[in-house]
Amino acid sequence: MQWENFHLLLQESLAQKEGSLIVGDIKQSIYRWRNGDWKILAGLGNDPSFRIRECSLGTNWRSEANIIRFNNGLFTAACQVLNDRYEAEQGDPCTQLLDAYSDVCQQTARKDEKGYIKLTFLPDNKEEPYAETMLQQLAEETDALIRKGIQTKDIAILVRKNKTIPAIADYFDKHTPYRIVSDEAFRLDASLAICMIIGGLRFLAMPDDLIAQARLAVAYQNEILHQDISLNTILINKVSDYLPAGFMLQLEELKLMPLYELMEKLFILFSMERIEHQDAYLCAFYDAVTEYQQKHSSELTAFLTYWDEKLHEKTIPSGEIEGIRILSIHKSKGLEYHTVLIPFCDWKMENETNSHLIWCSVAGTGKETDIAPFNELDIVPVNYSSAMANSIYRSSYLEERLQLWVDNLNLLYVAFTRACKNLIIWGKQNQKGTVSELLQEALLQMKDPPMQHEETDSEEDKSSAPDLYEYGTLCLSEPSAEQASGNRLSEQAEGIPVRLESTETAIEFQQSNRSADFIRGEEEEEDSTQYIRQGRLLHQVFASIRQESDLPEAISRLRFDGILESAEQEKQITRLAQWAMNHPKVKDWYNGTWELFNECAILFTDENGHTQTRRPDRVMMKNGQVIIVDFKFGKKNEAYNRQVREYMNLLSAMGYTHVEGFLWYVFKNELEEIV
Ligand SMILES: Nc1ncnc2c1ncn2[C@@H]1O[C@H](COP(=O)(O)OP(=O)(O)OP(=O)(O)O)[C@@H](O)[C@H]1O
Repeated sequence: MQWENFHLLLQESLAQKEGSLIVGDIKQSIYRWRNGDWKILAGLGNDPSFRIRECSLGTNWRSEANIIRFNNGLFTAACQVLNDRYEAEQGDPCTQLLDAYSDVCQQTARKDEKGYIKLTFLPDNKEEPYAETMLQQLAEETDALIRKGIQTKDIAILVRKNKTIPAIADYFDKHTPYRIVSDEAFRLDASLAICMIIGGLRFLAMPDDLIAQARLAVAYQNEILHQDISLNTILINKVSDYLPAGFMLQLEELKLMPLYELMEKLFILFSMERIEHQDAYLCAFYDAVTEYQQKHSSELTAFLTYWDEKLHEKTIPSGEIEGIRILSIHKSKGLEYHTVLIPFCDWKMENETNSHLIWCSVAGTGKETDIAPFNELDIVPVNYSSAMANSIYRSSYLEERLQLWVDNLNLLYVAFTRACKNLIIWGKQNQKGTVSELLQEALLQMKDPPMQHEETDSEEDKSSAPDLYEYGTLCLSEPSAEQASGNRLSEQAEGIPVRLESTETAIEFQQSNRSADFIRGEEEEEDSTQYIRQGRLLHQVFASIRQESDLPEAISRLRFDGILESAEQEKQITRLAQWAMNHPKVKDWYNGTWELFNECAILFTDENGHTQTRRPDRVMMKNGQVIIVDFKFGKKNEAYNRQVREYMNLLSAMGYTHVEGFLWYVFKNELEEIV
């Protein structure tokens, strides 16, 4: 369907007289299991709606001449082997395959004949169990390569299945000093610090889960305090005795913290900075937590579910980590490595899984198989097996088999063309129906390059294919550009390890001053909260404006500060304010002719010698006359009169002679002059 959509776009582009460039390589089509279909690219030339000019890039700039020559020879021969099998069975050559690999031979851009290839086919018997020998040889070969002068970062191990990676990584861990680096191996749940943070969260979210708590305590005791205390000991005693005291004392506060800050706090409380090599994991983890928080709340159980279901298996980019890379052939597509090692190059050409269903149909084909009762069903799922060859679905079987052959030949092609300098492969001896067998047969048929192989001694061995092939000489790692030239401009960028640190910062709720003042409110005793809210809002408005024309700005500031809740409220407050300012005296105060001391504090010392502050709502001055106004939004109260009287006395004491005081009961729009 994707192609159908794309097809239309291409047609449209051609109709507009625009050229289009399609790039692809049929030989590298390895995603049929994800519905990739190489036949689309192969059939482009026959599509009447396009005017296609095909162009093959014949020069390989990646690999050394020996590797190119080897791959040219090997894949031409492998193609021939498969074609021979096909032809022997069906009488005709397999044009699909031959066409797909018609451009397999590439030219080299280099003059010197460099590059190294080695293929080994290992036995599988009691004395030399295949998997064990494979791991041993892989480790020995790697060790030899490094000793000879190939850097670990130049080596990549390619595998057919991701599930092989842990076994190889484990073997290297136990038997070699070298580190295996793989995206698959670097999951977040491989990090002790992250697992402990999650353990801490579980403790807070599920206080009854004793086992989880004990696990956290074991990790803390063993990995951070380096105390040899077992899970049993902790479970028999009190778990809390084995956890940091700071953590146990602050459980209640911790439960209230936002997720991110809580994690950082746990990191500090458990002294996790003492665990090494956690930084790359922690950075990726904290990033993922930040992303999570953008869409979700800080609620702990929901986050723990997200961790258990998804986040724990997220991998960190291993690019920055020094070591021998290991990755699947599928992931290696498009990449290149100095030295490529391919162990377990023995996967089946067909029947890789036992439940390989293919959907077959004979109905409506018009062929001789289009017969009852088989054509009564539109489509039938059939388990792929060679038995299908003798059934009504023979043609579906043959088609699928060819596809499987092409898939596996393509996988080999992708893997073998990743190598720049050295290519080292291990397969299984005499293993029918596998790519090992295909390789052995192709090597025997290969005319060029002349592969050196081990001569076999015993009579029995002479009848079978050689087990070791070699060609060319090993290429060593090149000195880095910096050493080679001393030119600063050609220096390779170098990664600098960054250590992640958590510093404790007090969590603050930042509120605008005006919003805080507003929430603090007046000591009104009104029973209607709505009434109080409007009163406070109006108080803010009148206290902040100098003249009537400032009103729109004051309202918009309230909106900006988050004080106004809705457009409706905004309208209401504006209307109320305009109405209140319509009082003739008030109109005069807000006409802009008065000098204003808005909410200025008056400082004075009381009879006990203590400094006191008073803050009238509005103090205005004009021509030596001073007017004090306090806005009130509740019922009349004698106390208010005393309050304004006090302000007036204070101002008189400051030397003002004409001082007037007013209480403005806004909701009644009534002014009370204080005498
Ligand atoms: N014209 C050129 N001169 C020098 N080096 C080149 C040139 N073209 C490509 N290279 C180098 O050759 C290598 C392979 O190139 P690139 O990855 O583009 O090939 P590709 O066709 O995509 O390979 P594949 O499909 O097999 O992954 C790269 O290291 C690239 O820098």
